[in-house]
Amino acid sequence: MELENLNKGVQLTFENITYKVENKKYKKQLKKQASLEKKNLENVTNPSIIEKVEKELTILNNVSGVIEKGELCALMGPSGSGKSTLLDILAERKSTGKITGKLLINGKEIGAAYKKYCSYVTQEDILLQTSTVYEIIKFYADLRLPCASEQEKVKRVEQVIDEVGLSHRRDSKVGGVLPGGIVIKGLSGGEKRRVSIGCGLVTNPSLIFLDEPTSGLDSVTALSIMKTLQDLTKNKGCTVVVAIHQPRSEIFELFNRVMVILKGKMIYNGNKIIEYFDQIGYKCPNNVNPADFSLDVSVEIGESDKYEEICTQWQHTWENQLMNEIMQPPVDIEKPKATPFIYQYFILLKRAWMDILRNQGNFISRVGTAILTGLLFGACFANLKENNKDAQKIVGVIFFLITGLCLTPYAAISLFLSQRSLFNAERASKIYHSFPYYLATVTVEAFVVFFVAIINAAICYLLARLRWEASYFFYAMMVYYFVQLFSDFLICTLANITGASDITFAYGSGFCAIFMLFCGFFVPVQELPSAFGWLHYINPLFYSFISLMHVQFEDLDLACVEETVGNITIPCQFNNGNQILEYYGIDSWSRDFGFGIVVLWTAFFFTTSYLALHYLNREKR
Ligand SMILES: Nc1ncnc2c1ncn2[C@@H]1O[C@H](COP(=O)(O)OP(=O)(O)OP(=O)(O)O)[C@@H](O)[C@H]1O
Repeated sequence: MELENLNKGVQLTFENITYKVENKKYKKQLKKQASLEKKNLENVTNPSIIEKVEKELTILNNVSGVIEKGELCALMGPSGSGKSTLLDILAERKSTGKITGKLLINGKEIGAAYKKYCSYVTQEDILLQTSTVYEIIKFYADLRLPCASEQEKVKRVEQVIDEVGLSHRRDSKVGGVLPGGIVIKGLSGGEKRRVSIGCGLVTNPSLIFLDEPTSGLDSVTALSIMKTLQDLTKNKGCTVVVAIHQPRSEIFELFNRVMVILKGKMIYNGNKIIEYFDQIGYKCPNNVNPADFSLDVSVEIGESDKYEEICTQWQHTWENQLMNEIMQPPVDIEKPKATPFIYQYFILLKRAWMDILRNQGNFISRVGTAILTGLLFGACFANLKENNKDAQKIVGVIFFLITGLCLTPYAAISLFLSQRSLFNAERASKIYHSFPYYLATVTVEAFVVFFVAIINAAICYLLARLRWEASYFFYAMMVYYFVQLFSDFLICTLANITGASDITFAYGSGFCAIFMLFCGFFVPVQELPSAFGWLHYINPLFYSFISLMHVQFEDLDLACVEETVGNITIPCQFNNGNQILEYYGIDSWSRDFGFGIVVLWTAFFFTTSYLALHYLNREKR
């Protein structure tokens, strides 16, 4: 089996890693200079304005080091020194900025095959709350082991659960507060950490990178997690690199190697840090935690004049001695295989179904509201007759139904947003592409929306006795479904762009108010003010209104019920449905055209929602 052969234990060398990012201040400075130029001010000619700010920020500067196979290595340094950045680069997760330098496995650059050897565990445990330990690790196995059989995957998952010490919690849900507000009792902080580590172990990697694996954990749990990592190095020959801030002495002793990074430069990489600091003039007092001492010394060096000198000295040591020691047998350089999109889609769909079935709060509240509002609308407009007297009420039913359906998707904002961090973390791990993920979530959402829209509209349609023929009923249901669907995709687009529920709500309600105002119900389209009247042409609700009005009134004979007020008899305003369509200025359109435009709007918002998810929604690192 490929899994068993993969982890042979490897040596990792990184040479002259430099990481630069665009300096936002520089752009601001450029703009400032341009505006000064426009104003023709004197100091335009003064280049110092622009020279003060560097074009790029150097986050890592010529960082080199080696980690031997089977070592547990601590990456230390004060806050902001560049630990997470280096770890991201070593795990090939950085997608922004300019990276130069080399990553070598057993002394050789192996290109795309590098990914096959390593895995990364994030600082936060971003896990699906409704899934069990087994399901989460199996999900990773399904997506990360394209060549393994089902039996092999199951076997590997069980092995991993055992390795991270979670056999007794195999079928426990992760737990937490779900978007609908339901609380599931689940795993402890330490157990969640172990699940995250387990996800990283599924491929049996040779190199494991962990960003602050003990942060937020009590000291006993932290030590136990670190011992699990140490077991991986001892029993399986994994090379484990851990960015860690201030470990307690028992944890510090577990490390075979320590790397210290300071202001983006390496100042030490080896297994005799206390001796090294002693050599350069910093003596460790007795009874002091060596980790605390190392960190304190690093901060002191960073603030002293000796910083550059110590960095240069370390660079020389590296170049003269350590580089020559690197030698290991070459490794397999076959590229990692990816799972096909369609397979990713089905795995993600299965998970999304399970999530919705286990978090029924949102689904039940949406369906419940649909039933209630359907009954209320139906009760208010019960048993309408096809006559001129009830015609206005029928138009009212159509308007209230489409606006009601347009507003229902607001209930899903928290659901859309709650899944973002999980999606971002999983996408950063490159276990799937955003498109199958999007299709899978949209499939489940379209199913929920179908229930909500049809239940709501059908109850109301039947109680109000709108046009009483099966073909009209089903056509109307189809339009109502698409009304809810386009609105759902619109809200999803806004949520993916803004990333915040309050802003999504603010923009969404603004759109909805405009849609309602310009849909042709309150003010017939021919009477809209000329300056804004064109808005109805780009209003999907207007086309829904047209289509449903045609379904209801086209070629419909209306009975004439004359009303009398005092002695005056009011003549019938409408004798047939076409006159109503004419009154609203929509007689020249057709139901199919209106519906066609609604479908196009749905497709448009479906696309914008995906593009926003793919391009605007990224892990901020
Ligand atoms: N894309 C970026 N744009 C601008 N600055 C960045 C970028 N990435 C990292 N930095 C800066 O580089 C420095 C190093 O960041 P990094 O997160 O690697 O530090 P760290 O040592 O992991 O810190 P901590 O221990 O607090 O997590 C920080 O000052 C950070 O603000």
